[in-house]
Amino acid sequence: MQEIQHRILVINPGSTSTKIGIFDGETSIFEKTIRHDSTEIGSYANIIDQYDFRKRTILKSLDQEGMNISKLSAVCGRGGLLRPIEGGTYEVNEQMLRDLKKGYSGQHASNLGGIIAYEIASGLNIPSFIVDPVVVDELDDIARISGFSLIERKSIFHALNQKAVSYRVAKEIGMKYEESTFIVTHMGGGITVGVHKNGRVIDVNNGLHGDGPFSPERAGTVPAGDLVDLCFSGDYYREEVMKKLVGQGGLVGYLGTNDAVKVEKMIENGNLEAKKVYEAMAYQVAKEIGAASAVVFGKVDAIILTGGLAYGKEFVSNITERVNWIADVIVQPGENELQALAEGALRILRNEEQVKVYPNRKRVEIK
Ligand SMILES: Nc1ncnc2c1ncn2[C@@H]1O[C@H](COP(=O)(O)OP(=O)(O)O)[C@@H](O)[C@H]1O
Ligand SMILES: CCCC(=O)OP(=O)(O)O
Repeated sequence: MQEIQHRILVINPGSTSTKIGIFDGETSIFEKTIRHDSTEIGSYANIIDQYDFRKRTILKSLDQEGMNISKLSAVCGRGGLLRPIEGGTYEVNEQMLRDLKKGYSGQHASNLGGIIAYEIASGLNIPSFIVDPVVVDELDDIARISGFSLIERKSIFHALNQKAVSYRVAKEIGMKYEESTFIVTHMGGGITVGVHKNGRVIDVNNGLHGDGPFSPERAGTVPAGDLVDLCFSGDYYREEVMKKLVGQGGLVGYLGTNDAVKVEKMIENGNLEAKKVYEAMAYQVAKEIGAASAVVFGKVDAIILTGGLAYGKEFVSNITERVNWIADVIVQPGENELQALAEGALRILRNEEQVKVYPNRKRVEIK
């Protein structure tokens, strides 16, 4: 019997870009990255306010490329800041839409993935899904302890790409993901460093809310006492401080751009401040990888560098020379998220996997 060829539209809203693709089965027939500069994105008060702009941009791009979406089998979006859940493919439902609109665990562009997928899919009477959203939570209990009893550490990271790249690398080096230990560093608009042990992400910095290295648009960990003083100085509203941490932090705060390619041009043109800040970002990433290696007693099969910033040769070499004593560094620039979204939807459409129903709050216990 001939297998049905499913056509899937995939949508990945990131903090600095919107990536879209159309897949026939596993085969990509169209992919596009639409970059958004920080002034364009920064003009919206909330993520949900970007809904019209991002959806219009997606539909316009598809139209310009002559992509007919009337014959789709499903639409799959990158999932956002929902309640903490286990990994997998979830059908978008009412509860999920409410949580995405509200930003149950915070505000991030990926909240729009499920919402836009649902809107496009419901117009075509087909299902919409999300896969491995940024709230996938497999943390060891010890990693949840922050040191401040009122605040628990949370798992918010590039789950989709970290997992997809880990499977790919494991295969390439002749190991099984479920039997390997990787430190995976995704470096996009946000930066997350995950400790993957036997197929679970047992520790990772919260890439959104002030934890870990600074990034193109985020502050990462900042001195807590000074931050409290700033919050109570009377000089800033809550939203202003949040924006300075997420969206207008990191490279944007120091250099006015979230675009590392522009920063590299500034450095080429002799801008010493840009050089110092860019090197400091690499320094902080390396430091986080060092800390992550201590979680697994230094027994690491490979360190993986991925995401858009991994295209930056000098940046990657600054990190590598500080951490390659821990394990081999494998560089996988860009991300595999569009493919991973398509494959997540295909497994459901082909009945190879059971679709998950949100909310499914089971935490994965690690023995
Ligand atoms: N060739 C490159 N060299 C250096 N940095 C790059 C390159 N391509 C993209 N980047 C940077 O990667 C970052 C975006 O990474 P990406 O993974 O696409 O992020 P997101 O998905 O969060 O939008 C931006 O700062 C961008 O300038
Ligand atoms: C919220 C964690 C994931 C993240 O930071 O994604 P982007 O780099 O796409 O903003």
